[in-house]
This record gives sequence, C-alpha cells and structure tokens, in this order.
Amino acid sequence: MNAPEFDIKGYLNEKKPFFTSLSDQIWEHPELHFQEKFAVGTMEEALTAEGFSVTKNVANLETAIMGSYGNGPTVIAFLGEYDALPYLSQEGGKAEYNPIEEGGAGHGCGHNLLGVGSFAAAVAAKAFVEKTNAPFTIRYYGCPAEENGSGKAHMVKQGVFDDVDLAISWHPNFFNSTMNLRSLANYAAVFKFKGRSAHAAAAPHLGRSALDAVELMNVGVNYLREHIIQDARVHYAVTHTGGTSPNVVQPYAEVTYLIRAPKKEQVVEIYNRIQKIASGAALMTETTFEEQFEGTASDLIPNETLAKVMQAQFETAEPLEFNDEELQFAGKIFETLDSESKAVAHSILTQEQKNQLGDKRLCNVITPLAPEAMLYGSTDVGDVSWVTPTVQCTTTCLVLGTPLHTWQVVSVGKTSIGHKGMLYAAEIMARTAISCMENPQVIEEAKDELKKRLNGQKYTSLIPTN
Ligand SMILES: Nc1ccc(C(=O)N[C@@H](CCC(=O)O)C(=O)O)cc1
Repeated sequence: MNAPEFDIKGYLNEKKPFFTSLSDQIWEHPELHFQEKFAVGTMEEALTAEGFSVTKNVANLETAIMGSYGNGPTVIAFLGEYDALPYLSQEGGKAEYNPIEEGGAGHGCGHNLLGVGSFAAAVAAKAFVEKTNAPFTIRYYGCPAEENGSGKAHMVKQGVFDDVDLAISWHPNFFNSTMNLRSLANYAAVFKFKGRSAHAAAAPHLGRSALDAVELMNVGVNYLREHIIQDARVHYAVTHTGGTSPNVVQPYAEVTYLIRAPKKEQVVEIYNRIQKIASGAALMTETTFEEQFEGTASDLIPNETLAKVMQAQFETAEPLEFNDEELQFAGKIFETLDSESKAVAHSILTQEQKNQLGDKRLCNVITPLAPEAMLYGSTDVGDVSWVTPTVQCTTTCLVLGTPLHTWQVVSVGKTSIGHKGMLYAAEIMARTAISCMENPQVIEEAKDELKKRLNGQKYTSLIPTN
C-alpha cells in the first residue's frame, strides 16, 4: 500500500474534533516550562485512547511522556511540545489585546497546536503501520520546556533518542514550508549575587548592594557586545531585584542570562567572558555570586535528504483553504501588527505567490524549498538533530506577518485557523513518515548525510553533571 491509497487527510479529518479539543484544552491551561502537568495528563489519556503504550517520566522529567506503537526495528519519532510563555495571557479569537488574566501565561508560541499536531501525525503513521504491518515502530515524544529549559536536551543527554532512526516535528507560523534551517546553540544561567543589607541613609557605608552588582554586570556585558561575533546574541532578565524598598541596601539580587551563537564552542567562549564580568562586578561591589544552570540547546543540523521528502509532500497534498470568516478575522489581526512586521510578511514569497495571495492575510501557498539558512532563535529540537536525522515543517496557523511570542499568536491559536494549520502539519508529517516507510533507503541516506555533516564530531551536552 502506498500513501495515496491510505487517505491520510480523510483519516485525520474524521478525528479532527478529537485533536481540536485536545489542543483547545491545552490552550486553556497554559503551563510554563517543566510545569506542564495538565498537558502531559491530557496527552497520556489521548495516547492510551489511541492504543499507544505509554512511558511516563521519560528521562526522569515529570512532564515528559512517550507513546509507542509496534515493534518494528526501525523507529520513527514525532516530537511534541506543550509549554506556554509568561505574560502572554490573551482571549482566544479576539482581534484586540485582551488578557484573560493580567500577567498570566499564554500559548504565545503555539505549542498547544505543536504538541497535538505531532500527536495527530503519530496517530496517522500508526494507522498506516497497522494497515500494512510495515516493520516500523511509531513513537510520540511529549517534550517539556522548549522555552527556557530545553527539555529535549535532557532527554538526548540521557539517551532517550539513541534507538530512534528518524525524527519529525514542526512549528506553527504564518507560512507553509519545509524548514531547511540551522539554529543558534544556547546556554542560560542565573547569576545570584549576595551582599549585605543596611539602612540606606543611616548606615550606607555598611551596605554591600547585590543590586549594584547586577547593574554593573549588565553594564559590563553591554560593553562586551561590541567585541563578540556578529551572529551571537546575549539577552538578560533581572529575575530578582532585591526588594521594593529604596531605603534598604539590597542584600540579594539575581540576573538570568541567555547566550546564543551558531556553535556550542562559541557559546562557551562568550559565557566564559561573561563569568569574568560577573566576577568583576562582585569585586567592585564586595559581593559574592553563585551560578545556577537554567538550560541549553544545541544548534539544529538540517537534513536535506529528508527536507526534499517533506517538500514533495507539500507539493502533492491539497493546499489549505480558508473561508471568508477566517480571512476577515485575519485581516483584523493583521491591522494590529506593527508596520515592520507587515512589511516583512510577504518577503518570503515569490512574486507569483504574492499575486496569488493578493490581499489575503492567510498564506495557503507553499514556499519553495529554500537554501539552508539560519533561524535566529534556538530550539531543543537541535539536540535531537545531532543524534538522529531530523526534519521539520512550518504551516500557516497564524496571520501573515505575526511575530512569535505575541498576543496575536495566542488569540489565533484557539481559532479554526490554528486548527486547520495544525491538521495540515499533521498530514504533511504523517505523509513524510509514510513516504520514508515505503522507501526505507531514504532513511539510510538521511543517516549518511547526518554523519557527513557531523564529520566525526560527537554530541556533547553543556548540561552540568549534577
Ligand atoms: N521553529 C522555532 C523553534 C523555536 C523558536 C523559539 O522561539 N525558541 C525559543 C527557545 C529558547 C530556549 O531555548 O530556551 C527562543 O529562541 O527564544 C522559534 C521557532
């Protein structure tokens, strides 16, 4: 049996209410990194209902889960995520900013769709194995903390993907394409400064301010920027200011740093220099500091062999269709975007595609397979891509031009637009898997490509051993 004989789209469509409800439930319970208890419980029930055997606490992570079907020697894995972001609470289906809970979390990166879309793909791939007895094992990995924690890096370090032959994932966005991208490796740590409190007026000479240390450290790092490689990125958040009283010298304060560069070695190099700056800040203020590891992700290794297989699925599947109501709503969301986001919206399309799209703000055309490029962001899918050939796509779940990590993502993530994009992604991923199952030599080619790209480099993890 080959792909056209198994009506993947029809199969997924029949189960659409089930997948949509899962995604909406996760959307309604936004949970931050490593706290995804509701999401993982929901996925456990769904995996069980669909006949997968379930392993919980994967890699000793409470919110990681794995569902497996079949016992064929070749293992195909679908990667899902379900974590939300802080301060992005927003009512669903609204074309104006309106948080449900002031300061609350929200699915600003569309991981409610991501987690369920990958699950739907696994369900369809499983159905194919069931129907054909193809010698494959289908797995779904529910991976915690893609944002600010990189759950997959822990899973890879602990060997979770060692027997996987091929990994497939996706990410919601505002266009349809096969990802042929590298990404930035990163490392995040908290610098915790300790000083001595004192009455800021009566005995300021007795105080040693931890907040001063944080500020001086940031000044130092902002000077460092001029002298690091162009492609690096350094961000910080003051995660503890030391209190709210100006008349108390702050005895404790902390700052969280996120350092990124194309290669891990470059991240480490910059990180070592930042540690020196922290020491300098402590020296200047007579404070001390400790570091706490937060997270790390590897750079993404693209796989052209698999990208071509995925692109072929885009080119042969029926395109997305949006109705007038959806297009109208999208038009309203588009108007809320800043002018720069609106301007870049069309930059990824060819002239012909721009004409085809006209003034529609939902993109249903397919981006041609682009030459390898850099995603100026990070993803812990990068870690997986070091140990098994990995391919990802992007589908239209968002309004043209919408930047990730915004309320507009949250709003559209609970509409029929997001749901359609999610099912479409599931279809493309399932078809990619099925195409590989029907032509298993492509999996060997993909493995050879990964080997060539690594050129003898072994996967290393920046996660501290204890
Ligand atoms: N296909 C994508 C995958 C990840 C992201 C993303 O925004 N990732 C976060 C992850 C940060 C982290 O690793 O903690 C980032 O880059 O800030 C964006 C598109």
